[in-house]
Amino acid sequence: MRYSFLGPRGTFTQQALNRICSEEDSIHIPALDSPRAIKMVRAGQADFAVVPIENSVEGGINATLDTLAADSDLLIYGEVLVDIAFTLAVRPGTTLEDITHICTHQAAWTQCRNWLGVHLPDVVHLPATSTAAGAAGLASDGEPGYQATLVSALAADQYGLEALREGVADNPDAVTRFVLIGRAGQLPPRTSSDKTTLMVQLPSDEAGALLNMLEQFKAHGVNLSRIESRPIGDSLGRYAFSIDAEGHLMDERIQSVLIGLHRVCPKVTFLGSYPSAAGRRIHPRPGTSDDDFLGARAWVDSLVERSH
Ligand SMILES: O=C(O)C(=O)Cc1ccccc1
Repeated sequence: MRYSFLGPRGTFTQQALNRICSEEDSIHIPALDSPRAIKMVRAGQADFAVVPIENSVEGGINATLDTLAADSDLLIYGEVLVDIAFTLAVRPGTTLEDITHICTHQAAWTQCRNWLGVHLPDVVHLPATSTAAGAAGLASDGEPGYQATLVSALAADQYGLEALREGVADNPDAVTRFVLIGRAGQLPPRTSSDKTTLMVQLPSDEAGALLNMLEQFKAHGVNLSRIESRPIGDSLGRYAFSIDAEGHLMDERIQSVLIGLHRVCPKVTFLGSYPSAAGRRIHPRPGTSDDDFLGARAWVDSLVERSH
């Protein structure tokens, strides 16, 4: 199998991919950014893509959410959680006093802002397409215009850099969620701990439209683990919601939610049902198990039958 990922080699994304399958058993294809990794799947150049979708510090990653939602020909097949801590990596011999510019991914910069404010208050950020891209620049010959990067400990080692400081992170519990994306096909079988990802558009000119949408989840006992608004992009004030709901498409309560959303929202895009990485078992609220829904449907059917 061919897996595209946010490259180059040594990104946190490749760490997530390694947890799905190693480079010995599969082909890892680095892409310049997440949208390009996803597009390689659409174009048939890769079977799956692994990209970051959410981090615990800043929330959803827009480039991934928007590329994924642009078409319903792709689905999420799985997720991986990676604990994130950074190494301040330099060319051997560089000291903290030598550092005026750091080149790294925006998410790394954001997650180390307080630490940098204390230890390198005047340092300037040069944005990179990924953490490892910053490391690759330092490892190459020539003058990259920066003296340090913030990368994983593994990448610092892989690129032959010196670890000036390790375990750099404002929040020691920071986690990033990565998703495995493939062309639409058979869903992973349901477990007792699944997630369903949706993109839902709201009608723009209706009082209570957001409440109507959320009501569908409440009425059917479905908990949400993430909800984020994304501008649709065609005019100001038009929004879609990117949502992770607890449950699988094969759960009766999720199907009922989808029926409800389809009735009250102009566009609903299904982006996959897959096992949750946290693995917490979902306990349906009373009255929302499969048996409850099937029993209720059988009762209504019997009333209809009797009235013929
Ligand atoms: O740049 C990387 O290594 C990535 O995989 C993206 C990223 C950057 C910072 C924290 C988590 C993921």
